[in-house]
Amino acid sequence: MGRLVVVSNRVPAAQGRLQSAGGLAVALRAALKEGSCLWFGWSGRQVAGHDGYDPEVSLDEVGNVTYATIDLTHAEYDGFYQKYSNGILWPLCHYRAGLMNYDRKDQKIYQDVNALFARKLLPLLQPGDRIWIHDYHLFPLGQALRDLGVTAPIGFFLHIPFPPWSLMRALPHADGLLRTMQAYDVIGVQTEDDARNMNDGFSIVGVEAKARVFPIGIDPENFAKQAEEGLTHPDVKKLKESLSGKPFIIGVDRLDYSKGLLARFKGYETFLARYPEHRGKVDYLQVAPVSRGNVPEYRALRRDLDEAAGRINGTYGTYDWTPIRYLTHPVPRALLASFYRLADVALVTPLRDGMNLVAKEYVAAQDKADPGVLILSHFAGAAPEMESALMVNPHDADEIADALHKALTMPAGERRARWDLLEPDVWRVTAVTWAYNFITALSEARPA
Ligand SMILES: O=P(O)(O)OC[C@H]1O[C@H](O[C@H]2O[C@H](CO)[C@@H](O)[C@H](O)[C@H]2O)[C@H](O)[C@@H](O)[C@@H]1O
Ligand SMILES: O=c1ccn([C@@H]2O[C@H](COP(=O)(O)OP(=O)(O)O)[C@@H](O)[C@H]2O)c(=O)[nH]1
Repeated sequence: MGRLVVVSNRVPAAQGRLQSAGGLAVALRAALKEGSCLWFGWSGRQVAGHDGYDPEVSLDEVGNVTYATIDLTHAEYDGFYQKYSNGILWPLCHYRAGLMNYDRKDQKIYQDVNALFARKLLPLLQPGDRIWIHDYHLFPLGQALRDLGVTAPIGFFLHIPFPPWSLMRALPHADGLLRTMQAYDVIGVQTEDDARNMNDGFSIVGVEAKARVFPIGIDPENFAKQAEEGLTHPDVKKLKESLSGKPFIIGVDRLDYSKGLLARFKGYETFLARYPEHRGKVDYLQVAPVSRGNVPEYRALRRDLDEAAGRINGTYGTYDWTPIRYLTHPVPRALLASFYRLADVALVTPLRDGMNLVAKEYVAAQDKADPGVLILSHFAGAAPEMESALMVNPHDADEIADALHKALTMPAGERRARWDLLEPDVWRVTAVTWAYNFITALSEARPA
């Protein structure tokens, strides 16, 4: 069997290659445990660059994976990553066309960086390789590789939602972008809705391609083990002591407007206002590491969240109780696993999300004799698989408030019954089955 060549913008940072770096890297790392793999992408570094600058590929071998990364210049990082990928494609794919800041010159940089990825990857390819490209940063990479004569099987997986064509066409040259996707032998998305939207787009534009559903998962066995074993870690013990036996609510999300954090804070504020019996008797930890902090919408969101957390803590806090513990720095995933296990309730309320691995991690981390309650948005990609959670519309603060009250007062029998229905899918659809199903489809579509 030849190598698997994975290409994604985000590759785990060198010092954290055995650790996490957001959902895409977390799932891929769990999936790439066997066989020989090359993982190509951005190093996470920006350099000054100059006319004719050509980045070196740096190689690093860890276990069965060779990481091959390139630096981007400040201008490439700005135009390709911040502006076009995260200032245009991200909001549009999360149904927020109003947040899109389109500028034709960023589209050119996006195309150029995709062409650069293709040029830098080409000499690393070997006969028998199968290439698997990931996410919206790299929609046209398959076509760029074909233009250089690559005949290997190439698959593409989109980790974020794909909107209806009526929305997608707000992107200038969206039809051209879809046309480049004919280069792929297999196209994967997270949910049936995403596949329907993308396939409608293909047929309207007249593109011969078809998206299929491959929902992503986690490594539940390892995660459950980490959650249990970590309970003796000094930081986990400290957290537990600080709760003094109070019920504990947790939220874990990159600081991103798609995650619905502001609406969630409003829901929690409404909960404290409408259910005063819980004031001072519950703890809520929101982990919200800063993400894409130089994109203006993300900066504005941070200001709004700081203000909302300050307002809620100022209004409802007492000298011995803080309503929201709010962190904007990351917590290592191994610690998070045990934090989830301590939590009686998880709030996962995105306005729109590709999958949301946190929802699956929370279920995997629970003690099956005494599981906590997952409150989940209808608009997470995980929702169709996890409807036994307490489902909410995140736009309705009262619905979040009612769900919190219900979760905190739910009898143990109902908690167990709901968890018993959630758990099998988290174990069945894992990072490994996701990768296996996709790679099998790719090998069948075009044998290497
Ligand atoms: O690389 P960043 O800009 O720091 O962002 C982190 C990742 O965010 C997005 O993750 C998505 O992938 C998850 C796994 O499939 C999925 O559960 C989640 O819903 C998505 O938002 C993004 O798609 C990745 O490319 C980023 O690396
Ligand atoms: O402080 C943090 C916050 C998040 N995560 C991990 O980052 C991933 C986030 O993936 P998800 O699919 O929920 O969302 P994304 O950030 O990819 O949009 C999950 O594995 C989290 O456990 C982490 O390790 N530390």
